[in-house]
Amino acid sequence: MTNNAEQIKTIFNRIAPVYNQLNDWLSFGQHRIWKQMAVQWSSAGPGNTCLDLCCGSGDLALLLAKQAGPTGCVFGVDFSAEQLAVAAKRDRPFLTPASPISWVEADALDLPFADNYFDCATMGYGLRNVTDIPRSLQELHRVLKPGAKAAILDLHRPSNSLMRSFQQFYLDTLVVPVAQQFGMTQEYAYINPSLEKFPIGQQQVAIANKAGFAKATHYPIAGAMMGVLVLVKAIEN
Ligand SMILES: C/C(=C\Cc1cc(O)c2ccccc2c1O)CCC[C@H](C)CCC[C@H](C)CCCC(C)C
Ligand SMILES: C[S@@+](CC[C@H](N)C(=O)[O-])C[C@H]1O[C@@H](n2cnc3c(N)ncnc32)[C@H](O)[C@@H]1O
Repeated sequence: MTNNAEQIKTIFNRIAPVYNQLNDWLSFGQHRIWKQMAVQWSSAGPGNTCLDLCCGSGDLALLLAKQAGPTGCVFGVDFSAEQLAVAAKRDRPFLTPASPISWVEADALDLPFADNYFDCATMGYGLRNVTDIPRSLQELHRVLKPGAKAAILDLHRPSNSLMRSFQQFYLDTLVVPVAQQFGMTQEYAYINPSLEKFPIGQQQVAIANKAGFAKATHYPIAGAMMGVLVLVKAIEN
């Protein structure tokens, strides 16, 4: 693992105890809607074997488990042991039939799964944080079954200058100062530079096509401050 990957792992291990609370506060609960949209775009359905890459504290994996139902199964993968510990402790409603979830500590760049294993996948706010985006998409492509879909949700720099300014203002005057109250200034200040170097939607599409996906479409959401990259693996290799 590179030094950079170790630094990113350290950030997410450190913020694990406050991560869920800050996501709710800093997005006014909106991140739940964006995650629900990603699950819909992944086409997860009953009985599916689902993958949530860079699962963190497990929001998307839990949503996938509801969609896949008791006959499905979900694997949540992350390299942060602290995030996975939060995920594993989360309450699961008794009355909603859902899939079992396996929490797997692993690197998204070197997945411990066989080729053509998953019916669908999600990745929430993970792609911007991996140190090698082309490789992570190649690994994702490898483990998906032919015809399977993946939905990749992430923050995004809007091209519209007004929205760009709003996003910058929001990060500088709300996100970082609130995180500062939790002693997490540096960790949340990292979001801005990570956004700066993140490929824009059409560049993500080009990388995904090169990684082997038959179809790749990028949908801007939340005024293009977020985006969902929807990928389909070809039915025949
Ligand atoms: C759930 C969200 C982000 C997850 C997230 C991703 C990262 O890469 C991090 C890196 C380092 C520390 C923390 C994170 C992290 O939590 C999205 C919501 C939280 C955002 C911090 C809020 C950003 C909101 C948009 C810029 C503007 C939304 C405006 C709307 C009116 C709510
Ligand atoms: C911003 S969090 C997102 C968590 C969760 N998906 C969500 O939407 O709330 C990004 C996660 O990606 C994980 N991550 C980053 N690079 C990774 C890699 N190479 N392999 C596995 N996990 C990685 C981090 O540990 C962190 O938990």
